Amino acid sequence: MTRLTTTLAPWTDSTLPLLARGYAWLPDRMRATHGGPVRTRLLGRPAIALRGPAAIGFFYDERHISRTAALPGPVLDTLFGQGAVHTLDGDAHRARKAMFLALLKDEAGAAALADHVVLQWSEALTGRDGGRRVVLFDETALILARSVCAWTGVPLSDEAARQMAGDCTAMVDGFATLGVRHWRARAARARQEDALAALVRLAREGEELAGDSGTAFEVVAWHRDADGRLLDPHTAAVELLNIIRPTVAIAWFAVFAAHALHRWPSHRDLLRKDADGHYARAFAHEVRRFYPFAPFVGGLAATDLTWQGETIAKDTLVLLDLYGHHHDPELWDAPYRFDPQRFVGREPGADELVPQGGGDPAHGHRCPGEDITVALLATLAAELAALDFDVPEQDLSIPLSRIPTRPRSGFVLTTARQDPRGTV
Ligand code: HEM
Repeated sequence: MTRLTTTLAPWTDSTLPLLARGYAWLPDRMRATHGGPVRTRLLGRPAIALRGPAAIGFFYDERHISRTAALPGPVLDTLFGQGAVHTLDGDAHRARKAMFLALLKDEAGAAALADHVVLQWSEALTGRDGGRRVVLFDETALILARSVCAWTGVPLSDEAARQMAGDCTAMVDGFATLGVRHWRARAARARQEDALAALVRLAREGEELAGDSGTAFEVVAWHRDADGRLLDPHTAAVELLNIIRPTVAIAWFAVFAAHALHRWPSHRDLLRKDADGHYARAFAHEVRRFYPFAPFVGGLAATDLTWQGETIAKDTLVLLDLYGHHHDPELWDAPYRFDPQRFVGREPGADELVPQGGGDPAHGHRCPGEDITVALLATLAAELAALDFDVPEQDLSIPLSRIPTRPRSGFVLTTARQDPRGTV
């Protein structure tokens, strides 16, 4: 198919259409160019959006794209934090990223975190009387906040765990809007950064905190950057939140998993019979493919570039379309069919499934938390399939105009009442 490129007049800025149309904005523009690059402006800056496996290779070549100064302040002040690993390039990025990879790309560590989640899930849901009305999104965010803070070695009272869960979801919920949600996200980030920076200072002064030695908290608190210096306590807090906040954000995928089980209940039996966990993993991959979460990633052209004959001037904002990639009929058979079978018996290729970025996490900005995400999502999907619950009447629509989106109701369920004879 011939690829076309749209060129917009410089005064045509797509920021408002993006805010208004959300996930649909870029795929619609891509459709008009038959998947070819889309030229536009965002926040007044010239931008080009790319899609597909070749574009992933191009985008994740660090000679092409730089991240320093690429992310707008409102996104840093809510989602990632100022000075975060997301904003670094070259040696500074490699040194910081190595810390995340050592902590997060560890099978035993991911399994230990999943054990925390199973324990918290059973205390919150399976180990309680039936007949409870639960908003799954809120409950899962709390389960994940308690689990990841225990795993990271951040001591939290029950009240502080609730605050952490609410603040982490607020940070994610408010990064792509200018309204009330945005200001709530800023306040949430400021509160948690201050609290964690204070903990880092205490640890450096020799205070004994609750965690064992070797925890993620200890590693981040004592991490030395490429310049050989400890992170200032505030940046250490930002990076601790870059472990805690996205782990809590797996609650978005958990409600999508519940949505899929409700809409296509046959997967429930397959998960219940899944002794080796292979189907749960395939199911987790398909949830990450099918449902919308990160719409795209972006960086700045590090120099004048050429992409498939298109010139891209230095400092142009280059976007890589993630959501559109997963629904592109040239890349997926029946992309709008929810079908975990796509991933049964195989792991997806590195640049095939990219909800958390593409390329090699060791050399680029791909998410280092992908193994943890898949492990926790598979665990939560299996727990959900095993739980007996009813789904009362509610609004389960998922508005594509909202970033990030989720079923509007947060997925309300009522746990089944236990039969006095012990059967359900
Ligand atoms: C909830 C599911 C998650 C989604 C949808 C997600 C998505 C992403 C995306 C799209 C990126 C940016 C990739 C790029 O810029 O090229 C990213 C980066 C990152 N993610 Fe995740 N992520 C998730 C879970 C996690 C978890 C569980 C952790 C940690 C425990 C984590 C830690 C990070 C970090 C530290 C980065 C920055 C990497 C870098 O700049 O080199 N994420 N994630």
